[in-house]
Amino acid sequence: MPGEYGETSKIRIAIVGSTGYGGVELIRLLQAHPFAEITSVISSSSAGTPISEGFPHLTDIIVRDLDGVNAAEIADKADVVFTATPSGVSSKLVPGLLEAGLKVIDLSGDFRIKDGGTYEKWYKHPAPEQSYLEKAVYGLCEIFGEEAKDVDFISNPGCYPTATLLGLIPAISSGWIDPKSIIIDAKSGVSGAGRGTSLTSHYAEINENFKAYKVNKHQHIPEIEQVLGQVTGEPVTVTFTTQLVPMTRGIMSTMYAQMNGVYNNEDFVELYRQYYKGRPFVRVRDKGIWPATKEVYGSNYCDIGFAADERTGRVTIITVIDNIVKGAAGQAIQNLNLMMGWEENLGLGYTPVYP
Ligand SMILES: NC(=O)C1=CN([C@@H]2O[C@H](COP(=O)(O)OP(=O)(O)OC[C@H]3O[C@@H](n4cnc5c(N)ncnc54)[C@H](OP(=O)(O)O)[C@@H]3O)[C@@H](O)[C@H]2O)C=CC1
Ligand SMILES: CC(=O)N[C@@H](CCC(=O)OP(=O)(O)O)C(=O)O
Repeated sequence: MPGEYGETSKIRIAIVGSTGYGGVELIRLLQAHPFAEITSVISSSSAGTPISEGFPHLTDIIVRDLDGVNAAEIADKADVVFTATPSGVSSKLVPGLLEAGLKVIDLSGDFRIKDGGTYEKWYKHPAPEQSYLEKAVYGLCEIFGEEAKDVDFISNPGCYPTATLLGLIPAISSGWIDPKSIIIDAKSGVSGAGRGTSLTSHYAEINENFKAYKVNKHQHIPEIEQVLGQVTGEPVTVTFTTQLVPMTRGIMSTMYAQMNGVYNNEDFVELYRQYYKGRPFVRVRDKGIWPATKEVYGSNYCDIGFAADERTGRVTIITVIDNIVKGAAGQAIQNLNLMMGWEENLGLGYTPVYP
């Protein structure tokens, strides 16, 4: 049921940053949403043309010019706006959109870190005003879904933090692993870097190559540490290595931690299945079966597998997501569903594309 908006009327959606990978994926997924209708796509680069001109697989809705519309004009045609814009851009756009009465779901990193000083240290540009940082609900749906209900502003989690936190939180909050011992080894497909071309995402640089980047310097470190600190009630630091894989989509996060007791693979499977019971997008693998990125490709799933090692006393937790779906647009729509009081899987029931 569409809730307060009635049974037949659809929620009107605007998308800013509509020609980037996140924006395009929002359009694709929302076209199949039963209670949402895209009424406005807004771009700083492709105004006046149908979106189908650049993306023939999508709608022929005409793109509006970001510079030519103010927040009130966006609000005339929409109830909810997704800002799929880079960090540093969202921080400037979002306050006006909220003041115009829109509900906002922001895909950037701008509103995830609650401490402005920490944000500036890692993102290297000015933080949004503190009141907006406080207002933003961190939309990691399986963990904080209850907090997303009926709010006006959701900050969608980062792609690496989504894969990593969904893998760590059940074990850490049950006290099964030592929070001081966590090492995260994460790999991403190239679309994680966005659609803009750069030397590092150039075909010849990526193809048949595998490289680490931003080791211990990645802007997702404070986001992961902030949430783990919330869960444990004490500061947590992590070792975090990010790597670029020559594939288009997908993240695999491999996490290593010291176990606080003797647990085997069956114990972990049971713990995680209980923890995520009733959550449609987390799938816990049977013991000894580890997930692969192709098994979630194009879908909103996060798949999890384990290897508890009695010999070393450590557990290896492996998660996979599609970075543009569960890591961005799909989770943003899951947050829309929670915000509106709908079933969280509405419009997101895609089975992964394979091979
Ligand atoms: N790609 C991914 O896997 C993930 C991305 N994110 C985050 O989501 C957001 C969007 O990412 P993604 O779509 O990949 O990025 P892209 O670089 O593909 O697209 C971003 C879009 O933002 C718009 N834009 C760029 N600069 C400006 C500007 N100065 N003013 C206004 N609009 C601008 C452009 O769209 P237009 O020309 O239409 O205005 C651009 O296409 C980013 O904040 C990113 O960090 C989060 C999780 C995962
Ligand atoms: C492969 C790749 O380059 N990925 C990007 C993800 C960026 C991102 O999603 O940025 P925010 O979540 O901070 O907005 C990176 O590692 O910086």
